[in-house]
Amino acid sequence: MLKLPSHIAVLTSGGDAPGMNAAIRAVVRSAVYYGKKVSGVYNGYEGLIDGTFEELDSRSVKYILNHGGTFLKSARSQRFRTPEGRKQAHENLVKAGIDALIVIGGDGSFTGAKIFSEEFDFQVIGVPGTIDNDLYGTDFTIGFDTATNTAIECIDKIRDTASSHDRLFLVEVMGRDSGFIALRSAIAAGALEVIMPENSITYDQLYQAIERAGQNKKFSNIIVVAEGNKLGNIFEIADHLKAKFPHLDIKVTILGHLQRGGSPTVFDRVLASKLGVAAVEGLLIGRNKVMAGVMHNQVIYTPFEEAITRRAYINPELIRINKILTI
Ligand SMILES: Nc1ncnc2c1ncn2[C@@H]1O[C@H](COP(=O)(O)OP(=O)(O)O)[C@@H](O)[C@H]1O
Ligand SMILES: O=P(O)(O)OC[C@H]1O[C@](O)(COP(=O)(O)O)[C@@H](O)[C@@H]1O
Ligand SMILES: [Mg+2]
Repeated sequence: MLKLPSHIAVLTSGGDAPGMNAAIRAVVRSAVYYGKKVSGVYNGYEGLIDGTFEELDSRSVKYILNHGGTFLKSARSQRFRTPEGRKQAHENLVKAGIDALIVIGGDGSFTGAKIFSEEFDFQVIGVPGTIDNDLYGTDFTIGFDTATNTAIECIDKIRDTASSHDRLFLVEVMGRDSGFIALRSAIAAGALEVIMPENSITYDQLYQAIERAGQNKKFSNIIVVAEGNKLGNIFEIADHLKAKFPHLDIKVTILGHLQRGGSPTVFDRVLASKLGVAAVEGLLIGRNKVMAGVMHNQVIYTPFEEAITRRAYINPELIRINKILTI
């Protein structure tokens, strides 16, 4: 006989992402709507181990929908990687009368959630919150749209100075293992090239692109570089290009953590609202060890195992479009 939860805990884990607050709000409000108790856990898995829980009601989450970051704070927890840390976390949850957990985070957080759920037969559902968009089982992760909009705002500004001085800018965007932010930003900013983990672009190809731009009288150029690309560090790439094209004025800008901040876009607020409700409703129909996601505008639940191990593929159509438009 399926035992449904009566007291749900929610936490945010891994890199923060704009829209996480909107997701927490949706979890809290829908739990209250369905007559369940709900607690917030501070500092991700660290807070599970330290027992920093606080019972929340629908008013506890007022005025947070439009704020970036996460009011529950986030952490990367080494202790949760150990059996002792997870045992302590489980004891604290049981002591507080909590019988289900919603984890808002990325692939690492869901790996931890899966292990924990299996070890203690504890009901857990995940909500994809990461700017990287690198999870299988959802077309978009919470925070990705805001991060790419922020990146674009910055690249547009860089374009102004690039065009005033006929410069070539290399702009590094986030994405430790994936190029979703890079490719989308490149298309939206009209970048000459994109260097990301998913394309094995060579220096020869880069040289050709720059030479072609010169022949086509394109004097200001942007190359978007994903942090986790395979060609190398952005400064090394710049050095190669400077050696090959000594007459070009080449500059480097690293956008960094500003991509993780700011008020979430409408898209992220709506996505977070949908997925927060879907996570609670999933728990109430007995779903476990799954991530709530949206594919083709439909809410779906994907086993953690698949969400973590299957790769979220970059749409090759976007790569093709970018090639055509940078002529
Ligand atoms: N193999 C694992 N076992 C237990 N916990 C893990 C494991 N992998 C990740 N975690 C937990 O999830 C946290 C967040 O993972 P991380 O990869 O940093 O971020 P994200 O969830 O955004 O991908 C880690 O700090 C750790 O506490
Ligand atoms: O904030 P930190 O710890 O420097 O982490 C930076 C990393 O976090 C991210 O922004 C998001 O990664 P996760 O969602 O996996 O945490 C990566 O793109 C970036 O490499
Ligand atoms: Mg991750």
